Amino acid sequence: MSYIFQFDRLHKVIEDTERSVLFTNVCGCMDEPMIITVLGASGQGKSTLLRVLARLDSFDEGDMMLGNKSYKDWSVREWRMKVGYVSQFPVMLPGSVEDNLKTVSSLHRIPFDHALAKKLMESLRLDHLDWNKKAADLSGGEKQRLSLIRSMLIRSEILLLDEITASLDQHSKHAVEQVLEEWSRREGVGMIWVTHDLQQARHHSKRVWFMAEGTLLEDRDTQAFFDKPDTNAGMQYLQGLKAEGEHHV
Ligand SMILES: Nc1ncnc2c1ncn2[C@@H]1O[C@H](COP(=O)(O)OP(=O)(O)OP(=O)(O)O)[C@@H](O)[C@H]1O
Repeated sequence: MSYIFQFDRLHKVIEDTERSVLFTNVCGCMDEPMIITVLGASGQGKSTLLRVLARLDSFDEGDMMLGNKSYKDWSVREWRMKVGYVSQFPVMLPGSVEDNLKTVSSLHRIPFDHALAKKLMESLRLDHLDWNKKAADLSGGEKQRLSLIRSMLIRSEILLLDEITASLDQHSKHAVEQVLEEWSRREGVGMIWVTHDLQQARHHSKRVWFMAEGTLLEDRDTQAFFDKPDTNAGMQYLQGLKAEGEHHV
């Protein structure tokens, strides 16, 4: 079977007070472009897994493959062209909004698509922004959406998204969800999306990867996971959120 993206038996040790295993035997694959959400309680290593997949963090064992070719056979630059990453904490590049939009294209030596940038700015409710404005002066939510657009302009095959709507108001959040769903469908981009927003996972992803007990414990069709998790940890996770009064479970 051929996969567009795959990782196998990833093992990650962290150095905190002592050397400890954050996750082990983490396997996942994407056979066609789709949105997959990564769920799990705080501290399970979801963000770390995304950083590993983006080659921004190291891992200790295992393999990752893009188009059936191991990460070892890709240069980091090539890998990052194909696998985009949007952090939970957006970092603005120096200069204006326009500089931020253009710099990533010039770094990756691809032409700047002005029409696409303008369209994405509109769709993500940033059309009011003056492109000459200093990026450092944007609000948190504006920075978050601008950093998403920067990554989309690279037109990577895979997008790794780390809680990118956590700081957004409802309207902007829905705009992001719609834009990403359409982008995935129209451009054939696979997305691995860490979220704590169960409604988002339920409505916008095809599969769920549930992390618990130091591994990727469930890899399920989204509806099936929400109907009935396969594991006690999955059930407890959903029940715990219900008990906390999450209306959207
Ligand atoms: N480089 C590192 N050195 C030490 N500890 C680390 C490192 N990277 C991650 N950790 C620890 O690993 C644990 C998992 O962190 P991570 O942010 O990946 O979890 P998460 O599942 O994304 O959590 P959340 O849902 O709260 O964002 C945390 O306890 C974190 O402090």
